[in-house]
Amino acid sequence: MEFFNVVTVSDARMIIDDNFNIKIGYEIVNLDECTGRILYEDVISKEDVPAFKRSAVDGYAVFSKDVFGASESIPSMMNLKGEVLMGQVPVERIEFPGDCVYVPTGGMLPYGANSVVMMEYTERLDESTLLISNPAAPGENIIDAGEDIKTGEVAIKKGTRLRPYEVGVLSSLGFLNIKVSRKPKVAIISTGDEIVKADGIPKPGQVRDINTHLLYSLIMEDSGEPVVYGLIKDEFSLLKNTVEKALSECDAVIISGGSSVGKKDETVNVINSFEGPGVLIHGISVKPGKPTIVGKVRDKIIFGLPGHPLACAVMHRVIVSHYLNSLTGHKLLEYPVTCTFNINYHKAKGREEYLPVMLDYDGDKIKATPVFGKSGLMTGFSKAWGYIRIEKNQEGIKEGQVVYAYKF
Ligand SMILES: Nc1nc2c(c(=O)[nH]1)N[C@H]1C(S)=C(S)[C@@H](COP(=O)(O)OP(=O)(O)OC[C@H]3O[C@@H](n4cnc5c(N)ncnc54)[C@H](O)[C@@H]3O)O[C@H]1N2
Ligand code: MOO
Repeated sequence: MEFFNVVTVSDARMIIDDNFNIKIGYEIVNLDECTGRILYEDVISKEDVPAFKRSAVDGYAVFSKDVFGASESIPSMMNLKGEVLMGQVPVERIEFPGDCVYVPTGGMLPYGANSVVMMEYTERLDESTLLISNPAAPGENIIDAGEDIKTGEVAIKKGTRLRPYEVGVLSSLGFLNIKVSRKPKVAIISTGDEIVKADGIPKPGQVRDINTHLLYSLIMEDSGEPVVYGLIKDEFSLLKNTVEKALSECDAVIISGGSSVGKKDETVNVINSFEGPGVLIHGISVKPGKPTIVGKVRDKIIFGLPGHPLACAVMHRVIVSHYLNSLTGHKLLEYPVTCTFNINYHKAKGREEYLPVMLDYDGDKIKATPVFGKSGLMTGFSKAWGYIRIEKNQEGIKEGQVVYAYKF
């Protein structure tokens, strides 16, 4: 008996893309607050970085021809004209054959110099005489103006999730107020008569609430703002009132639990009780997470995720994150690790599977071993490095087969 009219993961994503076309807008945040946020527009440099030609080492600025062929046995004898001071335009110039000027790391290159010889290859004879025992090719030990970023260059692309390294680039360009996508507000509603708060003591038959906290962190990872609506009993009117409130306050709503077809599974009924198209998807051909629901009420999206924590987490990644990324414009870049599968694994045809794996070195190769556990069990997940995706019609994986592991 088949309860759901299942669609594939890619169909589900297409249905979401076709039915929702809401952009989240932007806000300006201070540079020190923007880590993890999604850049709303390209950052274009208004200047060259660095702005001036500077030395990459502590040493002596020279005209390279003057030290051509210099060696320990036949050093070049140079005329030391003075020194460059940090943060100042050099007073001395390289004008005559054999001129050199001391320049510290990061100091501006004096006029006429085209390379810098490191301190280690020099010997000071007196106030104005220096021996250089190593040649320096033109451009050696010099950082050119604009070598890092040129005026007009796109320094960071829109849709980038900002990391500390992008923050460094933004500060080098003098941008202190950053235009980032607004954080989508995502409601978390946990359902289930048997669920007690995570700090509660479960009685026989009860379980602690995992999904509220799991979803909270997943939404944070998606640069969203989680809003918790608490634990709701499996009762139509309670759930409907909570969804009503969440719809008026948030950009998207997640209901955890009650996605299946049990007597107390009210999610579908509640979604269909509002005006609007209601349930768009009930059932995705994926393991774990098959009973997943996607609905539309008043132009807003409602997800009904399976109560099993593993299924809830996987479907958040596969479906909810897809939507949140399109809201924020986040261009997700994933670089899977190529591994060798460690066992023979059988899978039934018809459902795409997301299989949690541990990774380990096997000589110079990386082997992937599945972390088995029913989707109601959580710890397997935390032991996994990531997951591999097994295609819908694939019947399994053979030991030694190459697979691609994606990080959780
Ligand atoms: N007759 C069928 N039964 C089920 C099917 C099916 O196709 N036909 N699918 C199974 C699959 S697959 C999944 S996944 C689950 C999904 O069930 P629900 O979304 O309705 O979830 P619940 O029944 O409410 O809960 C399932 C399980 O998870 C525990 N749970 C729920 N919420 C939390 C929470 N916040 N923290 C921790 N644990 C939670 C709950 O206690 C249950 O043990 O349906 C199968 N059944
Ligand atoms: O989709 Mo269920 O999560 O396979 O257990």
